[in-house]
Amino acid sequence: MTSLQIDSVAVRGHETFVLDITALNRCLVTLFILVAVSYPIYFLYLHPLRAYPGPKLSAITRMPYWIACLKGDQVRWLTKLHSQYGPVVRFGPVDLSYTDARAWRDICLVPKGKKENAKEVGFHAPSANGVPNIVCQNDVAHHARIRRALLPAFSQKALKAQEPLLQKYVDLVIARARQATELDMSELMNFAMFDIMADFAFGEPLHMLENGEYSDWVAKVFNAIRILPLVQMIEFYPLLKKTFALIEPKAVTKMRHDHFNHTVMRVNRRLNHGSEKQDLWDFILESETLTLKEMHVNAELFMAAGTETTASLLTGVTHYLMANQEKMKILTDEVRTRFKCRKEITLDNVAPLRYLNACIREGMRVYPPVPSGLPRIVAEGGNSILGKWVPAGTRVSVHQFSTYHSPENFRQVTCHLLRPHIFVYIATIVRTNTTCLLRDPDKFVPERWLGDPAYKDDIRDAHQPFSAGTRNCLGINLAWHEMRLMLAKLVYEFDIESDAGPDWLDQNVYVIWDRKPLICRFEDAAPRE
Ligand code: HEM
Repeated sequence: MTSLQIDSVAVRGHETFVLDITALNRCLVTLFILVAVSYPIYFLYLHPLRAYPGPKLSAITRMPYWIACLKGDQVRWLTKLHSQYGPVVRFGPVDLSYTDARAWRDICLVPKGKKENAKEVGFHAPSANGVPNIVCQNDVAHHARIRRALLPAFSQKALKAQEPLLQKYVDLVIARARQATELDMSELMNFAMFDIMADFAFGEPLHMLENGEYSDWVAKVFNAIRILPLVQMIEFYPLLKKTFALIEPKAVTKMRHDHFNHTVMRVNRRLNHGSEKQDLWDFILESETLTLKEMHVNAELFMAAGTETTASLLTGVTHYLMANQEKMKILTDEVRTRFKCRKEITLDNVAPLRYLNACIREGMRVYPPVPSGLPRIVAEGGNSILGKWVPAGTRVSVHQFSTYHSPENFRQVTCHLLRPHIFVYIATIVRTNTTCLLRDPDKFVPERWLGDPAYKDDIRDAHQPFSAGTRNCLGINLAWHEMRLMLAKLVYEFDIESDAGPDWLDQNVYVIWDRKPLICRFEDAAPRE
């Protein structure tokens, strides 16, 4: 025998054992090969999700997904997979992504007698004080308690009292736009939405619109967005998380804590000193059900959830309106005909403007502020999604961008009219050299929300930009007020133009859009009689 033999002798009774290293090595190698071969075989051919379509590599490992996320490519990658594999895609060993409207109900609503599909907490950045914010609170009773405490602050009545605050910041935007020949709409909307939320949540403005620059605190948020997928990846693998905790540079830990402490300081200041005007905290304190730590983490959440989302939508919808001047004209006419002077532009008066509402809705379809899917983990016992049983522990989500750009939901062709005459239809397109009969889901068409019969086949329920069920967006009312007021006032005051072409839309997503600058010119609107 050529191998090394160690005569490590153990005496047990009278027996002697000789440890053969070669044999041990062989065992380990065989075990490794067995695991390496059986792992993919199991996930490809035996796993309960084996019948779901998707790339073979993704059925074995989440790596392709992480690579797409780290490159900012997640939305492009999943949209491509959906167009290749259809309305359900297995994009990780235990990950399913949906674009079918019914999936909203099956994933986000709790079927009678069933458990709620829990939030995938690792998808969201962990809180600095270890207490979950409302988004990450997976205990149903605690989530309901927090939601009950926060809801009154976002009721229509409470928000009406915030109208002066909203008007003040929208007017500051108008003033800034009037001063400059050119401005980056993306930045302008960030300034406005962070200023509003800081004033609403802390009673302390950030003065970004006045100063024309990011405050340190907000700059840090935007500087950090590209590392969000990395944070998610670290959270996902417990071993990686432990290792990272050991090697995380002290400066990064400090930065995270400084950022959170900034929120803590502001909340404490508001709680200690009170506020002259009614704000969020009057309602929260009245409920007497939130702990101080919960107040801190949820205040931090408001600054993230209630700012970048509305700023994205307003930037995106402005881009689409500028690129579709005929739609911009309809909107401008609606606003300028309805209002004789700027004082008339109030929350109540903008709410019924049909075309304005349709533009915002369509903006949230073509450029959804939350573009990716928000994963839930299928509850114990499994659940049925689209009529198929999905085992417990599977991560499931509706991928917003793919859903809203799917021709299955937002139809490409009005087939019901044209199918019998398909040749006439093709001939018409060829003869007139036009694609006017095509319904392109990527096109910006506010009319689809206004009962235009050409879009009667749209599956409108597929569009849930604020999510669905008991955990949908708490700030819907506030978001709609902000978006309507800002857009109405901007188009009332200015003719807005930009040289940005369609490639402005080619943006990366790191959980949120990594928006490119959108340089706009704001020309004073012609005086009206
Ligand atoms: C266009 C703007 C907005 C969009 C598209 C949007 C979208 C969403 C979505 C999709 C969720 C579900 C998150 C999940 O399932 O993990 C959510 C939750 C939430 N949003 Fe918004 N949001 C917007 C504006 C706002 C605003 C202005 C606020 C105000 C602070 C806000 C506060 C919240 C809160 C507190 C939750 C958590 C609700 C819960 O878990 O019960 N959002 N939002």
